[in-house]
Amino acid sequence: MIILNSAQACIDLLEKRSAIYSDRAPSDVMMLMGWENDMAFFPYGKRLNLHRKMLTESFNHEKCKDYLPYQTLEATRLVQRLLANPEKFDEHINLFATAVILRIDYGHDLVSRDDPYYKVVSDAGYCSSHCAPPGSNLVDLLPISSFMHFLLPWPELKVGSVKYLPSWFPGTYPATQARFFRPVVDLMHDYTLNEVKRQLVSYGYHIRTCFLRVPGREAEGTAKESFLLTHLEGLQREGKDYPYSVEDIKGAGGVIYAAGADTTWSTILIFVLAMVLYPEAQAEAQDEIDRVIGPDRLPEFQDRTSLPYLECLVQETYRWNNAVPIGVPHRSMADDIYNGMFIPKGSVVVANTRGITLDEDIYQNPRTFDPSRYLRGEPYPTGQFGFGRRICPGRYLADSSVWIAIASILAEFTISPLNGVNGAPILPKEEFISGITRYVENPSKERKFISDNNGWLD
Ligand code: HEM
Repeated sequence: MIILNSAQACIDLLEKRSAIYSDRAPSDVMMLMGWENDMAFFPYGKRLNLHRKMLTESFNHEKCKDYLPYQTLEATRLVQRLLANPEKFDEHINLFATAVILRIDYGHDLVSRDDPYYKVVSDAGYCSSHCAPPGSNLVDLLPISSFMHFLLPWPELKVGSVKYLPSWFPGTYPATQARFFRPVVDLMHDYTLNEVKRQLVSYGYHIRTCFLRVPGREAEGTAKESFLLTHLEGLQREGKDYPYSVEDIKGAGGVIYAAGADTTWSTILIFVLAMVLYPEAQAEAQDEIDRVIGPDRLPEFQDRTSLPYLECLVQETYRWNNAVPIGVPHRSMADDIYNGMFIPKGSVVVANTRGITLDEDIYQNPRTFDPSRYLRGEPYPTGQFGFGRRICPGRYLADSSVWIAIASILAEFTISPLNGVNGAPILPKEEFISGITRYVENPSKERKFISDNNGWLD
């Protein structure tokens, strides 16, 4: 495992030599859980390129301009919810991040957490983020042959992985947990697809042959423009000539939610934490918004370039505590030498984004949240969306969701700590629950999944 601790090393290897640093380590755990069509875990190759093309077509800089009205609408709803119940800020921000994705991905207008759509997708998101970390748990790391080779007489067990061992065997828990989560993840993929299919004007020949019909649910002709609709119509129109199969479409729809909702939610929560701990930065951004926009309306995207301090505050949110602190590890595809160091083929290569954004050679007092650092000439952070050929394809959408949420909250509210019994403010600690995405929620609480109720799709 190679850990890259400088932005320069990440650029030199993951970008300039991306032809040999764009693979991923396989994750049996994620495959068992039902993410086998999720491009984030694809090895480098044709299928990855196909899926990246599909996402780039829908989430490039130009295309993302079409989504700005949805993001503005959801930001307004976020402000209204915060006004009604400020103490539930965590839930409201989660609903904002999820609603933006569901609208663009599936054409679904999410107005409440009671919506079954919300429960179905957030259950699957919970599973992917509360499992053993992909690529670094025993099931993913240990080929069975490495330690059972001499113990087991059955040749077929000499290859493969710990996932084939019984659940009582030490180290196999991640595989057992993944199997337990599988129906939840499958439900998300099937439910969302069937909902869009139901809303189509008519099922074409190919659609009818490719999908399970949902008994009792007829096509309604109410489908709204969305990622899924675009591709289902493409498939309906072109049949076998369409470059993407149903499995591709289902998988890509799922990854947009899985990779896009919680990361955005987590980033906005990090902003909330920063505002509680650094009230001066908050006040300065609010002054700027009041000066430039005034009190009569919420910020809009065309205001972005007129709000330089707010821009610095958003960039500082990405830097101070990035939501995906070590990115998603890449894997090297050939032997290589970097600065005299040998990197063997098959190495797991981690971009230590957290370390890079705290680099004292680049950032003065890096642990302090200080948006003005960029006005003094320190560089905007790099790496929060990854590097090279695996860079986050949703980064333009993510960045505008984060910006509009932060701008709208700051225009309407002041975020401050609660006061304790003695009147002194209770300052939260800068603590996170680690996963691919960092969380501020308690992961140990019991969760009841919607897929436990078999009746949903009926
Ligand atoms: C603030 C929000 C977000 C953050 C911080 C974030 C961050 C990241 C990072 C660090 C990676 C790994 C890149 C690498 O391997 O070098 C990644 C991958 C990915 N992201 Fe995002 N992301 C965000 C939002 C989104 C959104 C909104 C979408 C979808 C529209 C998305 C889709 C993906 C996908 C599909 C991958 C896998 C790419 C691949 O394996 O080739 N992300 N993201």
